[in-house]
Amino acid sequence: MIRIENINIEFGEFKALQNINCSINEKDFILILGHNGAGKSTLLDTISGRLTPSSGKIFRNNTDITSLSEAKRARFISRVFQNTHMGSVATMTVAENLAMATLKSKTAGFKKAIHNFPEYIVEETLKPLGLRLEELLQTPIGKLSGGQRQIITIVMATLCEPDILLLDEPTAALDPVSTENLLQFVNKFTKERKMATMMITHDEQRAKFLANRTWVLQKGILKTD
Ligand SMILES: Nc1ncnc2c1ncn2[C@@H]1O[C@H](COP(=O)(O)OP(=O)(O)OP(=O)(O)O)[C@@H](O)[C@H]1O
Repeated sequence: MIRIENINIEFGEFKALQNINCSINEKDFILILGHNGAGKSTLLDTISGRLTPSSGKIFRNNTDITSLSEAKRARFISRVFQNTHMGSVATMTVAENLAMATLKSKTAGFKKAIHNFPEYIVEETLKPLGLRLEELLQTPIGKLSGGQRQIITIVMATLCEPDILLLDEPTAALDPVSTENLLQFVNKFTKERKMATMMITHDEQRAKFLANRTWVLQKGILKTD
C-alpha cells in the first residue's frame, strides 16, 4: 500500500534518516521503537509529507507521492501528534472539533461544518467505548483529561477514513489506567476499520499486543522485521 524506497532525510550535515526501505501493507499494525533522537518522528513526518526527503521515493499503490503535499496526503494518511494541542482546538467544544475534522484537507465549508456535527459518531464510536465521552460533546476540548482528549483526537483523525494512521507516542502523557484504556481503544478501533497503523512507543511491553510488526530505528537506520 505504502512503499518507501531509499529515503534519506538530512538536517544540514546531520543525517536523521539513512537509506530507509520499507513497506506498509493493509491492516498492518507496526510499532516503531528506538531511543530518543533515533528518527522515529522524522520517519512519520516523512510519510505524512511534513518533511521532504533529500533523496528517495514514496509510493502509494505504485503511484509516486514523493512530491505530494502534506495537505493532499492528509486524505489518505492521518497523523496524530503526542501533543494533542496540535490536533484540536482547545476552546472549541468536542462536537465542534469533531465536525471540523470531517473537513480535513478541504478549505471550504468551515462555517457550515461547525454546525453539522456528525451524529453517527455517537452511536458508532463514542457510546460503544463505554467511557461516556458522548456526555462531553458540549465541553470545550481543552477541559478534557489528557486521555479523553487523545481518544477524541484519534477519532477526529480517522473521520476522513485514511488508509493509514500515524500515532506518535499517544500514551506518553497518560497514567497507567488511561494508557490501558487508550491502547484498548486503538486496538479495537483500528482493527474494526481494517486501518493500517504505525505507532511510535517507548513502552513495547504494554503495546505489543496491538502489533503484527515491530520496527526499530537506531541513529537513523531502520531495522524492519
Ligand atoms: N527540524 C529539525 N532540524 C534539525 N534537526 C532535527 C529536526 N528535526 C529533528 N531533528 C533531529 O533529528 C533527530 C531525530 O529526531 P526525531 O524527533 O525524529 O527523534 P525521535 O526518535 O522521534 O525522538 P524522541 O523519542 O525523543 O521523540 C534528532 O537528533 C533531532 O534533534
